[in-house]
Amino acid sequence: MNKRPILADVIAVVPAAGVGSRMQAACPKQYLTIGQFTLLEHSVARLLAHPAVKQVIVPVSNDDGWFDSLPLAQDSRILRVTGGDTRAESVLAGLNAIQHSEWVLVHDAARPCLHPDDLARLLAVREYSKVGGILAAPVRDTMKRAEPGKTAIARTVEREDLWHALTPQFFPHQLLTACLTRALHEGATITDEASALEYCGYHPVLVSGRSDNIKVTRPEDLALAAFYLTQIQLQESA
Ligand SMILES: Nc1ccn([C@@H]2O[C@H](COP(=O)(O)OP(=O)(O)OP(=O)(O)O)[C@@H](O)[C@H]2O)c(=O)n1
Ligand SMILES: C[C@](O)(CO)[C@H](O)COP(=O)(O)O
Repeated sequence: MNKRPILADVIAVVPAAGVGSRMQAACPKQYLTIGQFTLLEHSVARLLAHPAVKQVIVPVSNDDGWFDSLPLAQDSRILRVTGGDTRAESVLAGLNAIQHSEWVLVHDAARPCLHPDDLARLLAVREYSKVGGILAAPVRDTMKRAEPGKTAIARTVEREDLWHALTPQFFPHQLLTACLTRALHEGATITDEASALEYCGYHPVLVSGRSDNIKVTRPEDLALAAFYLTQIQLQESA
């Protein structure tokens, strides 16, 4: 009988060095709370709930005044590093702090509603892909391209095969580090980890994920994230 391979441990990078300007809050949005915990704590806890995730690297801004007051700052599994001016630079700072991990997860601190089933299906990518993949949700609305710089419709974008990229995103550590380093060095526009691999000619796997895995970005998102997270936690405790 073929025994399932024992899958090696995974290290996660949770970029949390942003200012959350679109949130218009008194603090960076990753430190806004749902219940008793910050978005960052929720997002990290969702990852550490999986037995394969052994450590979480958290890039925060150099002048971050919130992280050290959180209980997770005392957790031996969590390592704070200094992030960069862009999300990609913060992720690269996290990757460079990883000593030994064949595969790495990258997950936004602002996505607290990650479902365990989605995480498990994403982690399974390494059983059939050497490139890695991302959680993504198929587009459900009609998509419009605006006239450049105007709020007027230029055309409808074909939504067949169009997906929303989510996080976590899951890649071989060395491959992601090399692609991100090259893309940044060559001035490519990188808004998620997959775009660095695409820039280098790779085609990461799309793993269909839940649409309630939202990124808290604008003020109205926080209440929605609180609702979704409560639903997931009720389901887990049932
Ligand atoms: N220089 C940066 C910018 C963003 N992030 C992180 O990347 C994630 C997704 O980015 P986004 O939602 O754009 O967060 P902000 O950049 O903080 O938001 P805004 O664009 O509204 O300022 C967040 O967890 C954010 O903290 C980061 O680590 N380093
Ligand atoms: C990584 C990401 O969440 C995938 O959709 C998204 O690209 C982050 O974009 P942001 O502008 O940095 O929030």
